[in-house]
Amino acid sequence: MLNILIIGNGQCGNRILDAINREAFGTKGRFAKYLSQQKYKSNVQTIAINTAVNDLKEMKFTKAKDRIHTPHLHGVGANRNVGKHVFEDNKTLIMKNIHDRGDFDVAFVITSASGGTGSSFTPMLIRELKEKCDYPIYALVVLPFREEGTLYLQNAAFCLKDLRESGADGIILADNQFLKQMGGNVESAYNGINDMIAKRLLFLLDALDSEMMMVTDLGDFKTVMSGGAGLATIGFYEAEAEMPIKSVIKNALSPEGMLFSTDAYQEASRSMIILKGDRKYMSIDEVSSEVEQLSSCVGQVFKGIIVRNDELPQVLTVLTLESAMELENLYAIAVEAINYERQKKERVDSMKEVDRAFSQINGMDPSY
Ligand SMILES: Nc1nc2c(ncn2[C@@H]2O[C@H](COP(=O)(O)OP(=O)(O)OP(=O)(O)O)[C@@H](O)[C@H]2O)c(=O)[nH]1
Repeated sequence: MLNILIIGNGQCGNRILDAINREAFGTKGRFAKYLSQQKYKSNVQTIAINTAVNDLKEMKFTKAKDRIHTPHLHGVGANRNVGKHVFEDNKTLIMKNIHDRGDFDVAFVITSASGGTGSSFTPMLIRELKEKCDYPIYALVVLPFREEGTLYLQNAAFCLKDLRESGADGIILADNQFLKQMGGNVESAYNGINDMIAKRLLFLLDALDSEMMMVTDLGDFKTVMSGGAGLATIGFYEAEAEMPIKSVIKNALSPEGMLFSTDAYQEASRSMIILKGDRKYMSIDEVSSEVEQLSSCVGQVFKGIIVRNDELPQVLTVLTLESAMELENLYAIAVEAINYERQKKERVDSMKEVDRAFSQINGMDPSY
């Protein structure tokens, strides 16, 4: 049995963590977390961390003991410098909470790249953990809608850079911009995206701790994640009716199945394909030909099969990326955003002239 730690930082991280706990506890109302057993086979511990107490209170499926408040007004207002100070001030409290839970085999830290709290806490937390613990730690990072503004874009660019330098064993990308194809209003888009991420992560945990017909384990996952440029994404497809397994695999590898826009056959460096469902769907010829096609483009492909009687087939793919065109696009607009913010600051600084204008009436009173 694996010991797994999942941390959600900031509002986005908290909400995705709550979606994971909802899936894991089942959806039998808001008291489910007190009444029912988690669905995990592994020993999974979850922790939500936030500067904003309201974000923590909003969580419905995460136990109170699993929520850490590091007080700072109602969040740090997308200011990563403030976030870094708050983390430093609360580091001992956070690390003690994690340490008291014992040792782990693997950890995932979930955050948005673009807010203030999660995006500044996550790289610092991972750096701290890597200094003290020897288990692999993966960041699951949500990129912003591109129209959310210059501060979010510049935060995303610096957060990803900090994460790469933090010692994280890999960064799994999910992209709000790409996933907004789900449609609906912002709230339902967030919920839809959070559910997608939660479902994929739970499938992965299930696969890493399962008795499989064909095995992929934590060692294989680590090898996949150590390939490429340290970036990864996850694809998934669930058949709604009987369909050939080759089509399910193709869909899980298609851009529509991914959490981040990528062409698996062009940009992936290593991959893991996990199939789940009734034995009757797992045609070895079809599976082999799909895996062969992918491995001829990307090199190593690990495959695993979990047999679940009477279940329609589902496929999860983990891809590490060698290149990421969409990330280059994001950095191009982030550079524009950083320049824009710098020029605005310079303009505001030069507005000190306005102060000079006001200072002309210092010490004077109006006469009527
Ligand atoms: N997918 C998804 N994205 C979210 C959600 N909530 C916020 N975001 C995105 O997260 C980014 C903002 O980061 P937050 O997580 O809200 O910020 P924070 O870490 O709490 O930091 P501060 O609020 O600045 O203290 C924006 O790009 C939002 O679109 C959510 O529930 N799901």
